[in-house]
Amino acid sequence: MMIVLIDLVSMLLDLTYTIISAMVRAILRPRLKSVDGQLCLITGAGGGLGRLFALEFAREGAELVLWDCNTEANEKTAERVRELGCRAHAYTVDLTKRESIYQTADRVRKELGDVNILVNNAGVVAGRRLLECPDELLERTMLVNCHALFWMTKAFLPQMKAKNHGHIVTVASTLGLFSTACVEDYCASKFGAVGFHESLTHSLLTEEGVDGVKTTLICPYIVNTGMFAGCQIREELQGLIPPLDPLYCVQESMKAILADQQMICIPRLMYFAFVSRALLPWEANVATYRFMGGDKCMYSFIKTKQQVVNGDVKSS
Ligand SMILES: NC(=O)C1=CN([C@@H]2O[C@H](COP(=O)(O)OP(=O)(O)OC[C@H]3O[C@@H](n4cnc5c(N)ncnc54)[C@H](OP(=O)(O)O)[C@@H]3O)[C@@H](O)[C@H]2O)C=CC1
Ligand SMILES: CC1=C(/C=C/C(C)=C/C=C/C(C)=C/C=O)C(C)(C)CCC1
Repeated sequence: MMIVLIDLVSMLLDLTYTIISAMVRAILRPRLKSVDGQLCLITGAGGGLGRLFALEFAREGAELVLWDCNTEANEKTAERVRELGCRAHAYTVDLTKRESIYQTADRVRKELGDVNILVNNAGVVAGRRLLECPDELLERTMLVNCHALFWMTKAFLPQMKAKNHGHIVTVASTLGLFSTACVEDYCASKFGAVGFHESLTHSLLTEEGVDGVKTTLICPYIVNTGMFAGCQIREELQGLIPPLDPLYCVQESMKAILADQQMICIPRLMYFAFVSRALLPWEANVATYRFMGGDKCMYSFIKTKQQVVNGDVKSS
């Protein structure tokens, strides 16, 4: 009984300390670690956030390993990194295929050595209503956004653990914390990614001798990369919560990664949506979604995507 009481007091002290230090970190700028000379692998590096992550890590002095299924776009990213005076190595890989991941990981290890920072960034979305969507497209979302996290981690975590040094970044989404209509595949995969990140983080915390392996979960709101072109909330509120500039999103993410922060929602306002989903009754959330246009925000995205498929517009 005495031991339980001592553990309880110690837990309460820990709780108070962690809350206060989180508040202090939110106000003061935390110390950022150096990634100079570190080998950093980014998936989905051929475009959008992946390319910007590559350029930001290059600015921090990292050596880049760039993975994408689009060889040409990936080479372009490598060129941009080299222009900054950093080393970059582009690999063409299909993240829907487990063997493609394992084979390319073997090549990276043989050709370049151990990866220190892994940024699981690549992501896809079907962009169709569930009942009208081909099964393969739904499966692809799960394979790229969720299953690939298993294979990537199995391929690169062992060397990080052996050295007690490394960082695994999961680019999930606010749609891994709360959901909306017409993106069932995406929400399932991103809720999966969030669960994966949390469980992995717990595993590392409960294991001895791996406190040097860090994890960060990144949950952005809509980002202007084209992936969710057309997605919008109620017009009058768009000024209050505008889609994110991709560079801003990546720079905020970099701050969190370099501070070894466990999780970040971008913008911070999204923490409210996350907390209210957990605290309020379902119907209360539905009412706020309706007011803010969060319930039908994907309608125009799906329409835009359909037009792209039909060739009515030039780019998504
Ligand atoms: N854009 C947004 O609004 C938001 C995005 N996110 C997440 O951020 C991450 C990056 O998104 P964003 O930059 O916008 O997306 P983009 O579509 O711009 O870039 C994703 C990259 O991943 C590549 N990719 C797709 N499938 C595969 C595959 N099977 N194997 C290898 N590479 C692949 C794409 O290649 P290709 O173009 O040839 O398909 C592309 O280069 C994703 O995880 C996304 O879910 C999170 C919140 C909001
Ligand atoms: C649902 C919902 C909202 C809208 C969220 C949107 C539009 C999210 C889009 C996210 C994307 C595109 C993520 C990609 O990974 C509000 C207005 C915040 C209010 C709370 C409920």
